[in-house]
Order: sequence, then C-alpha cells, then structure tokens
Amino acid sequence: MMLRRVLAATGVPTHSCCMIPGVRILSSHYSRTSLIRTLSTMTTKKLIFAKHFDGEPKPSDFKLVEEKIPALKNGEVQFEALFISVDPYMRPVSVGKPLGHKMFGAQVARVVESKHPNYKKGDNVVGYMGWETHPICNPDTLESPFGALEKPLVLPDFKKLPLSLALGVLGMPGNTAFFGLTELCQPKAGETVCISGAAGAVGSLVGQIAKNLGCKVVGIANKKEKLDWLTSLGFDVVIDYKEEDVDKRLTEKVPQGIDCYFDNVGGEMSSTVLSHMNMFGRVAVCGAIAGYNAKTPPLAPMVQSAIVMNQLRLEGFFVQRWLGRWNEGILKNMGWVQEGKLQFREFVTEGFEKLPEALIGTMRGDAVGKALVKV
Ligand SMILES: NC(=O)C1=CN([C@@H]2O[C@H](COP(=O)(O)OP(=O)(O)OC[C@H]3O[C@@H](n4cnc5c(N)ncnc54)[C@H](OP(=O)(O)O)[C@@H]3O)[C@@H](O)[C@H]2O)C=CC1
Ligand SMILES: CCCCCCC/C=C/C=O
Repeated sequence: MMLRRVLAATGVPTHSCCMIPGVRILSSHYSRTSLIRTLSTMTTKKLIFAKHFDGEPKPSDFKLVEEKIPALKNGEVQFEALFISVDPYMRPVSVGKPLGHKMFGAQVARVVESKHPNYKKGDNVVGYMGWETHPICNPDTLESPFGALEKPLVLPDFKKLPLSLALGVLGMPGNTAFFGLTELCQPKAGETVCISGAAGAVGSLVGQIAKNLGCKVVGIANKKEKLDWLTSLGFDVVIDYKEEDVDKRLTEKVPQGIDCYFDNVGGEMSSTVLSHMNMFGRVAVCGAIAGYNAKTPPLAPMVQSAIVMNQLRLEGFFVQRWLGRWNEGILKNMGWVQEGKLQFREFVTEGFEKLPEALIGTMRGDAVGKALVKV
C-alpha cells in the first residue's frame, strides 16, 4: 500500500501489477528498466556528520543513511546529484557545526521535480545541497556552510564543457582564484606572483590567470607529477617544498623578488615567502591548509618585520565577498577556458559512498587539480 502511494507520488501509474525480484511493483506502459530507475529514486542516500573531526578526518566521522524521499511541498525542488565537491575548507568550517545532520557542501545537480517558479525539471544547478544523492530543498531558505542564504544557481548551457566544472574552474574555486588575485593582489604585467598550494583547484588557476595578465609565476607544491603539470601550464619556476629548501630556491630562481603572494597554505613556508617580497607587495590570504588538522596552531617564524620593512599589504578573504559579481568571474574564466588559456584538471572519485575518503585524500594532497566525486 505504501509502495503504491509512493509510486503514485512519482507519477507511475498504479493500476496493474507485475513482479520484479524482491519488490512488488506496478506496471502498464512503463518498461522494466524505467521502473527500476523510478524505484531507485524513491530513496535518497545521505552522509551524516556523525563525529567532530579530531585531527585528520576519518571515514568513521560520517554515517551513511538511506531514507524515503518525502513528497514535495510548494516552494521546494527535488534534485538528483551528479557531482559532489570535496574541499579543504570543510575541515575548518566543520568546527562547531551540529552533529547528526547531513554533511554540508556543494554539488552539481539536475532538477527532477519542481514546485518553485524559478527552477524547472531538467535544469542543471550548482548549490549547497550537501552530501546527499536526491536532496529536496526550498531554494529560498537554503543556507551555505558559511551561514548565509545562497540559492542554487541554474547553470547556463555549458555546451561541450563538462557540468562538473561548475564545482571548479567555472565555480567557487575559479572565482576564488580570479577575484582573490585580481582584487587583492592586483598584479601588474611584468610582476612576479608566487602561489602556495599551486597544483590544487584554486592555485593551479591563480597561476594561469597571473600568466594571462603578463606576470612571472612561481608555484610551490609537492611531488614531481604536480610540478611537471605546473611547468606544462607555463609556470616559470616550480618548487617542491618537501624536497627543496624554499628559501634557497627563491634566492636562486627568483632574484627579482615577489610582488604578489597568493597564500593557500600558511605556516612556516609562508613566512619564508614573505621574506622574499618586494616593497609594497600584496598578499591574498586565501587559506591555511597547513594548519587545518592541527590541534594547536602550528608555529612559524614571525612575519611582522618583513611586513613593516617592505610595507606589505596582507588581506584575508572569503570568496563570497564577490557573490554580487559572481557571473563576472565565471564568464571571464569561461572565456579563458574557451581560448585555451585556462586549463583545468579534475581528480574524480567514483561513487557517493567514497565521499569521506575523497575528502581525506584531498586534505593529504592526493588530488591534482579539482577533487570531486561523481555520484
Ligand atoms: N578564502 C576563500 O574564499 C577560499 C579559500 N579556500 C582555501 O584555499 C586553499 C586551496 O583550496 P583548494 O585549491 O580548493 O584545495 P586543494 O585541495 O585543491 O589544494 C590544496 C593543496 O594544498 C596542498 N597542501 C595540503 N596540505 C599542505 C600542507 N600541510 N602544506 C602545504 N601544502 C599543503 C596540497 O598540495 P601538495 O601535495 O602540493 O602539498 C593541495 O594540492 C585551501 O586552504 C582552502 O581552504 C578555498 C576556496 C575558497
Ligand atoms: C583558516 C580558515 C580558512 C577557511 C577558508 C574557507 C573559505 C572558503 C570559502 C569557500 O567557499
């Protein structure tokens, strides 16, 4: 009886019956395949934030649950997740979040059913629907992990570009790179821009945008594969911070000094970079991944002397500062992608259940480019 009611809610006619292994379902003009598909969308999987992280996140900090999809209310939209993002910001932003709720985060999804005037069936969106396969939400009351209301954005036609890019170069990381660099570092042609976390989702774009603006680019990352990739993207100098002495390499390879530093990492390495900066240098403090898993803040040499002596300007930012100009960044990056001047790389893990492992992996530096999960 319950199944009959759920089928009715999904639009499957309930007037005649047939058997599919394990389930009694109803059929007339629906094929067996479409019925199985319909049935599989009657439940939704969620990964619940079950335990606060203690040091590095662990798979056991999450709990997988499967629930029936409730009927859609007026104003709500039902989505089907296609790609879900894993981002280092999840580690610091999780602190203080209540337990027992769905893990927060962004996904690219398709509208399955809509009772909201601004979303229609078949639309592709990007939004903070969290770690769930078939989320339902009221877009007008959806909160981002950062505590503000943020409606899912209906994506324009991406033509031949993959929709997953809305979580990377054509989404939040792309705008972090674009606005963080152009607004805070304000690089001029001929200047030298240094980037830490350079082979990550944000860093790899910052370096290429800086090249597009006529700058010399220094990328700091770990592992040969990442450094080779950065070189192939046009980075002028690459430094392996685990294998090389960053201070020595900057002295040798960047004698002109650094004008702009886009800092994704923080800690000791950033203190070293600051000591190589030129007069009136600008620093965009984007993240501090070197300390995200730490129980007490890591120590680093003091930076005030370098700041004072070279009259540096350091500014931290949240990319949401530019929500009012969001499309400007996306369109600029899309233009460069189409011209072949902004390359992207995705590090895709397959399977919804793998989200915790994918998050842990990206925090460890496993990903080259943007880490995401294909649902
Ligand atoms: N301010 C804002 O609005 C935003 C901030 N961010 C922040 O920007 C930073 C980059 O994000 P994103 O590109 O998405 O992340 P990614 O996971 O794609 O890249 C981060 C990189 O950091 C490096 N890394 C990890 N741990 C360390 C460590 N202990 N020391 C040095 N490097 C390390 C890894 O590379 P490797 O193997 O080379 O060490 C990794 O590639 C993060 O700090 C994130 O929190 C992101 C989006 C928005
Ligand atoms: C030191 C904490 C840094 C957290 C940065 C997270 C900002 C991310 C915004 C993403 O949209």
